[in-house]
Formats: sequence, structure tokens, C-alpha cells
Amino acid sequence: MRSVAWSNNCLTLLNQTLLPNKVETIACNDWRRAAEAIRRLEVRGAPAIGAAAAFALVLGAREQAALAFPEFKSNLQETAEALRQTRPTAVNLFWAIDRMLAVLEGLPDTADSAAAIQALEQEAITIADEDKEMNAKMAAFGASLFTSPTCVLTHCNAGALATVDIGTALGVIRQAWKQGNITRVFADETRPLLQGARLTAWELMQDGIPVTLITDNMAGWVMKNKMVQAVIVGADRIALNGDVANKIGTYSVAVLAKEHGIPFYVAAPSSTFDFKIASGSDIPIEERSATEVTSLGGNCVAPQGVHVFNPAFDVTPHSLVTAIITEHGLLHAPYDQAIHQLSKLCK
Ligand SMILES: CSC[C@@H](O)[C@@H](O)C(=O)COP(=O)(O)O
Repeated sequence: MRSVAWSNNCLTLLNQTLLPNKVETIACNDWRRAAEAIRRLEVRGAPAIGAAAAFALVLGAREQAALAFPEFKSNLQETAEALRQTRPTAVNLFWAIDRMLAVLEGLPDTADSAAAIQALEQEAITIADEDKEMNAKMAAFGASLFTSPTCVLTHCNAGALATVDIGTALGVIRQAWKQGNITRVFADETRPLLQGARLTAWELMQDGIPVTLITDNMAGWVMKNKMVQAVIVGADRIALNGDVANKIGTYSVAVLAKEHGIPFYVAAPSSTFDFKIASGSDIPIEERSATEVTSLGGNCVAPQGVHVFNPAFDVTPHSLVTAIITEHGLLHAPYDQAIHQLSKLCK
């Protein structure tokens, strides 16, 4: 089952807020429902959000089918603006929306709306298909980093649920596992929303890959006791200098890895690079509701009215990153040069 699927003009999303207890899908026939799903994290993970937004724009376009092209176009631009407001950090969302709008811009004012819908649908399908290809290429490049049996630690969920296919970090793990070079994965539970416990542990268990779940504050002790030899995570946005935004807690894991002399790898497709920003300090960090911190499994675990800080992401400085795995190969420091080269390939 895919996290994002498109058929018969319907966007089907696997409802990730219910996993692992319930496996339920959401049928989106309206772009507003898809936008809501992104906002609520029913679909989440940078590449999956991008693909979902692209298909949401196809739904939006179909709603305007009866209009003449100029009006169709301006209404769809408004829909795109609304979709941009759903989540701020993962750049894949903006990248996918920009690609869809570029298709729209490429059509003449005399175009008819039916042809525009067809072109937009084709672009959304291409975005999803390309994500699958990028997953496979990253998996192959990333697996080459593991040449002997290794225990790895991961944070959040950068797997099939977060992408259109096998995942970024978990795609690499899957491939290295097939090659006999992963012995076990330690999954941080990833408070507050438990993507590691609910999603990563679930995905890996389904594939029969040995996984050990730990709470976030156990990672240091696991490293100290030499229970892992590498860390691999995904990313939501990577700046030109190689600074990496990923799920809150990633930065702490990177600092711990440095202290223990453990390599810290990031797996991310080119769609996760923001070639317009110089460093991680330019990355907008989403802040989410206090209730995500004050409650656990629907139960309140903090005093009523307590002040809460709930950033959903943090930025790991490039100095802590051993290598970035992309579909074009492995990037190493100096990252500004490597990412500049990558930006040329992506033009
Ligand atoms: C391949 S997904 C990489 C990241 O998107 C993932 O690690 C992450 O931080 C997801 O955050 P989320 O808030 O669950 O959307």
C-alpha cells in the first residue's frame, strides 16, 4: 500500500495519524481535503507532501474545468497559494507546487482548460514517478557506504510512508539489508508525534528488518555502548551550505554521533535541496500546537496551562554531516561546492 496514490481522478492517502493501530485510507476528491491531510500530518514526510500537493492541484484544476483558461489559471494560482500555507519547512511542497505552476505558465492564454488539466495530471504523475526513481538511486548509492554488517540508528520516519516508494533513509537501509550489511536498526521514537515508534518500527517490522525501538533520550547511551556504528536520517530542506533541516531531535542525534565518532548520513533527493537559501538559518521552522507536547496517546501528561515550545524541526549544521546521499551520488564537504554542482544538474 502506497502513502500517496492516484487513480480515477482520486488521490488516496494512507492515514498516517492512525498507524500502526489502524490501516485506513483517505479518498480525496477535493483539493481542500488533501490540504487538510497535509496540515494534519495524515500524509507527511517531505517527498510524500510534495506529491500529495501536486495531485491536490490536479483536483483543484478539475474543479475549474468549466472556466475559460485565463480564469481557470488565476483560480488555480489561488489554490496553489492555499496549498503553500499547509506546512512551511519541507521544501518539496513548494518545489512540487512550483513545477505544477510552471506547466500552467507554459500554456498559451488560448489554451483550453481540458488540455491544461491533462498536462497538470501528467506532471503530477511524473513528480510521483521521479520520486520512485530517486528512491531507488539513493538506495544504491547509500548502500555502498555499508560494506560490512552494521547497526544503524535512525530518527523520525524517512521510509515508504514519507515518500512515493521505498523511502530515503529507509530506502538505503532496505538496500543495505538486502546486501547483508545491516544487522539491526535502532529507531528513535521521535517525540512528540512518535513517527519513529508508530511508522518506522512498523515499516521495518513488515519487511522483517530487525528493529529496536528506543526513546529519544536513549540514543546517547546506545552510542556510548557501541550498539550502533552509523546514523542515517532523511531531510526536509537542505541549504546551499549543506545545513540540514529534519525532524526535531535530529540535531541532538548529530551532536551525539560526533561525540562518539559515528558517521552521520543524510539521504535526500534533489527535490529536498533549497538552492535559493545560503544556510540553515534561512529555513522556516514549523511550530505546532502545544497539545502535541502536553498529551501522549490522547492523555494529558502535563499540567493544564503550562507554557510549551514545540518546533517540529531543527537544523543540523553541515559540519556534523559526514555525507549526503542523493540520486546523483554521494556529497561530501565542502558542501557548498558539491551542492552548487548539484544545482547545475537540476536546472
Ligand atoms: C523522506 S522524509 C524526511 C523527512 O521528511 C522526515 O524525516 C521528517 O522530518 C518528517 O516530518 P513530518 O513532520 O513527519 O512530516
